Amino acid sequence: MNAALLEVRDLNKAFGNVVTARNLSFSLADGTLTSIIGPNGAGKSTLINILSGSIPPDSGEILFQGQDITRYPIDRRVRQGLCRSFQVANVFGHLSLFENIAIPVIALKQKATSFLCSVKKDLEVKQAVDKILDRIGLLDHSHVSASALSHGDRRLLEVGIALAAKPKLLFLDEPTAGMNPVERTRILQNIRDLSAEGEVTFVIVEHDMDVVFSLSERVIVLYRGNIIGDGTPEQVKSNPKVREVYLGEEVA
Ligand SMILES: Nc1ncnc2c1ncn2[C@@H]1O[C@H](COP(=O)(O)OP(=O)(O)OP(=O)(O)O)[C@@H](O)[C@H]1O
Repeated sequence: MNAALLEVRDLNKAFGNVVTARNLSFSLADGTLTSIIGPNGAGKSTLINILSGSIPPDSGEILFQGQDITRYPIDRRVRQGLCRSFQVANVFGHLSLFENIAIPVIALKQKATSFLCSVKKDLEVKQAVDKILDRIGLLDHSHVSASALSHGDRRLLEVGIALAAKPKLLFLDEPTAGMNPVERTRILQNIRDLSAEGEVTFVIVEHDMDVVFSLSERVIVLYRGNIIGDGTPEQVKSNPKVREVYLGEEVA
């Protein structure tokens, strides 16, 4: 068993009468590609929002690499290595791919005051940006405007932007949403390759069961703020409670 990267203890969150997390406790192992699934309204987004720092829990603790980060703001979590890539595109369409990735790379290097025109002279930045573009398979498109990208490549660029922050743990919200089959196959292979490199641990929130079961080493199933299934894809598929309340006929 790999070391725990993230540990969640007795997490609770409710919006009025709607309970989205009820005494949730689990840990995420370093290097294990995990998916969080559940029917609409199960509490997946709320959980990711709490873990990445955009909303506070009502109670409970979050430990990242053994450190209590429960009250850390988003930017401090990002600096610690806990990041998320948004479902809604956060790409600057009028900038090139190189520039889109250079911005967070420079920010991380605390050279945010540099002008973009001088960035390309900065060998260190260029190497870092090129490495990320290569990892997401878009190095050949370095100087293409982000607005010219296909939907699938745009999602890959978002992953690249997230990678620029050098995350240790990266949440991806529906990485294949709106993609055609070719784009989908490509981004899934990319995530597999990045995960196999071992630098980043991925946690994916996904509705598409084909994606979940083909990609994940571990699947956590949420239902009304409770974990009703947790294990390998095979274990989750054969879990009677999961079949009953969530997967139903889809798996049968
Ligand atoms: N800010 C909020 N205020 C009030 N209720 C909220 C808020 N955010 C979420 N909820 C409610 O909490 C419940 C869980 O929502 P959440 O978005 O976490 O579920 P989800 O599993 O991500 O659903 P989906 O798969 O549809 O995205 C829902 O009933 C939702 O309406």
